[in-house]
Amino acid sequence: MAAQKELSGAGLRGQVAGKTALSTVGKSGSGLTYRGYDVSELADKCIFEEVAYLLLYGNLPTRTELDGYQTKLKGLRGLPQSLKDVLERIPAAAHPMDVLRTGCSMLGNLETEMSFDEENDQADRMLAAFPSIINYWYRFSHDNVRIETETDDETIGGHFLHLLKGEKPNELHTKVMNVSLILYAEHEFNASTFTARVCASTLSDIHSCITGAIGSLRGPLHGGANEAAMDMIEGFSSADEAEKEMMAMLARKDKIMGFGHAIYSESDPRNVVIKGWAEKLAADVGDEVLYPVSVRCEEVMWREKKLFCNADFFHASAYHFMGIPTKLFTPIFVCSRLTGWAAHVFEQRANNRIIRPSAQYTGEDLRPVPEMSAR
Ligand SMILES: CC(=O)SCCNC(=O)CCNC(=O)[C@H](O)C(C)(C)COP(=O)(O)OP(=O)(O)OC[C@H]1O[C@@H](n2cnc3c(N)ncnc32)[C@H](O)[C@@H]1OP(=O)(O)O
Ligand SMILES: O=C([O-])CC(=O)C(=O)O
Repeated sequence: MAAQKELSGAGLRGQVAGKTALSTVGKSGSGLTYRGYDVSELADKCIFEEVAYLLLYGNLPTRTELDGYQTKLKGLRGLPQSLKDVLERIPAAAHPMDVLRTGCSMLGNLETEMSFDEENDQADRMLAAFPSIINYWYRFSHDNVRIETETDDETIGGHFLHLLKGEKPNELHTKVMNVSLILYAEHEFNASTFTARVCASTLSDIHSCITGAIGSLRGPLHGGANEAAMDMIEGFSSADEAEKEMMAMLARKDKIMGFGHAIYSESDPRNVVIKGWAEKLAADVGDEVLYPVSVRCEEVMWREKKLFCNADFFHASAYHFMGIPTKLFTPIFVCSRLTGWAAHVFEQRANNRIIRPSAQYTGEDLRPVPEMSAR
């Protein structure tokens, strides 16, 4: 069993900031559970919609509940014209995370949450609409087409790839998207979820909570690491070159994206799962560079620094092998984590006290305001 990481110091590390029944992260050093189920088992046996239902409604769905839930989500994929109008005005050079942030906020203007009784319906609407929002903008701004966002794909993962590529994905890609969305769905009090909970604690609306969380996830120290990892590994033309460059980066004390974790001490349980699928996808596309490069990076980081791949590192090659443009990597994370964020918003609302910590003051002692002429 992995040793528990010593959690103290800056960044609120190790401080208990609230209660949750949604997940455990590194409870015994490693491991990740959603409502008591191990994430690896969920990724093996479930589709993402089952996990979304688990997080948002509290239990794994029965067959009837799952059928009903998929039908409901399928019916919510369309976008209002005024949202499409806004998306069409966002330039192609914009970062897709900014597009999603704006898309979520605009949806909040058009379909405002009027009462907390609507929270489940609002979360389901966003779950169904986010893949449509990001792909509508991407295809319009990059391919000059106005896509139809209402597909009959059974899963959100399949729907996402269908919109992006204009054709139904194959079985392997659909499975990997489901696995990926399950792995990314929930992770206790990470930065973006905490953002959502802080916002929820003021009794704000759900679109404000999710818009804020998207902004927090965007950074390269959090969700943005999958894109940063891709930018790095695609610059290496062989495993040996990767090793040489990584050693130079470590000597320069560069931060290497996709490695390390605030809570886990010696492995991230999501890595072994997505790495396995990245290997299968590499074989599927006949890759002989990117996957071996990624494996070498993992070996070097462990050998030199005892730093391990987090969930983001092998997501980079996996997504790349499925033909997903790098800048859409973190938005896919949003389409998944939305479930965790929303479930935390519900939880915060159900037992709320406004989140308002204190600061240690390090500024000047009390002093008089000098006259303008004396400053
Ligand atoms: C889905 C996710 O959000 S997973 C996280 C995605 N983020 C990344 O991959 C970004 C790269 N990783 C990091 O920046 C960090 O490991 C974080 C942000 C994830 C965690 O930060 P912390 O909790 O502060 O890390 P931790 O306390 O373990 O750091 C210990 C030491 O290892 C170093 N370290 C940690 N990660 C890395 C890394 N990826 N590359 C180089 N050095 C690292 C730290 O700089 C620190 O050294 P120092 O004490 O000399 O400053
Ligand atoms: O827990 C964290 O700090 C970051 C993380 O892995 C996640 O949000 O999935």
